[in-house]
Amino acid sequence: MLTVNQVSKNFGSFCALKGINLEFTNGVYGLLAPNGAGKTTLIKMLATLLFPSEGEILYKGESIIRMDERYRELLGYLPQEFGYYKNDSPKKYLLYISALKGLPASKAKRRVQELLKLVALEQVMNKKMKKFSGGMIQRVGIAQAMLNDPKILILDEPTAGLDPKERVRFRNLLTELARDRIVILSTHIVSDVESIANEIVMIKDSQVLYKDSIASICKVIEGWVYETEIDYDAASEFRKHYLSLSEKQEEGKLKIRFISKEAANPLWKAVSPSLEDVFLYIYQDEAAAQEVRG
Ligand SMILES: Nc1ncnc2c1ncn2[C@@H]1O[C@H](COP(=O)(O)OP(=O)(O)OP(=O)(O)O)[C@@H](O)[C@H]1O
Repeated sequence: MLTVNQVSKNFGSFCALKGINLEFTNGVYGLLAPNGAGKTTLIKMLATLLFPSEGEILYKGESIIRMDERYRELLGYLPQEFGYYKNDSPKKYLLYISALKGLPASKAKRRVQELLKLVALEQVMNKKMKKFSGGMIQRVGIAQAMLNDPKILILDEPTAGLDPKERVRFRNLLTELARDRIVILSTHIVSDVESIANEIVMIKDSQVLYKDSIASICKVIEGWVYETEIDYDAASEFRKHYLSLSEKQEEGKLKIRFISKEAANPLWKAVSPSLEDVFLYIYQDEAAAQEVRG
């Protein structure tokens, strides 16, 4: 078990994270928050690339900083952007990283072959990576993070730049990997974690707002989400009263999904909340602030 115990991180006088408490066991965890909320800061602390200003992170009860090398042997990490030589093939690159990690040559060869199969890059293992799509590169990234068969796999915004098909393939791969390890991935894209995460961690105002299953998180706004059709002319007035979650043009009308805490109007249809709805509700102020900033 990986435990984050009362962790805070300050950059000078700026507090990026405050009093974070989390526990991770095997499974997929989605660290979900808008950009700038502190996901990367938390992930870098979990990867021992940054140190907490206060508190500690423990693996099976032992400080990961004190474990040092022993912890890094358990850890696989894919940073937001990982460095590779475009002219290398995935096989050459993975063998090179294996050597850096100190894997004996014969073991490295076997492991690289296994991983290329796992991430479905066997067919192109000797091709130069400069011809690869974003999804193929990310799979090389996962493979390098998996070289030491880590017990903890941490991925920072791993789906940036993937097309929808690549996202599906990626999600399936993570589910497979999480059967016997902790997989933590950060994202600001709800659909990346909606179908695979056992638990979602949401950060707001430098603190953990939720760490729960999707079903439980959705309960936060249960009974408040509706859909209805309105005239276009009425839309701006409507938005002043209710939080619009999504809007779609349908036969000359505007089909709007929204949140209302008031008694329901008979023309409204109550719908079950989705994680996306909760995300929009929780971070509505941030979205507005971002719009203002442009
Ligand atoms: N080295 C640093 N010095 C000062 N401030 C920092 C530093 N690193 C991060 N921050 C600030 O801490 C906050 C959290 O940053 P962080 O990168 O963790 O956010 P994030 O949620 O991962 O967003 P993104 O996905 O854009 O990286 C931001 O306000 C950022 O400006």
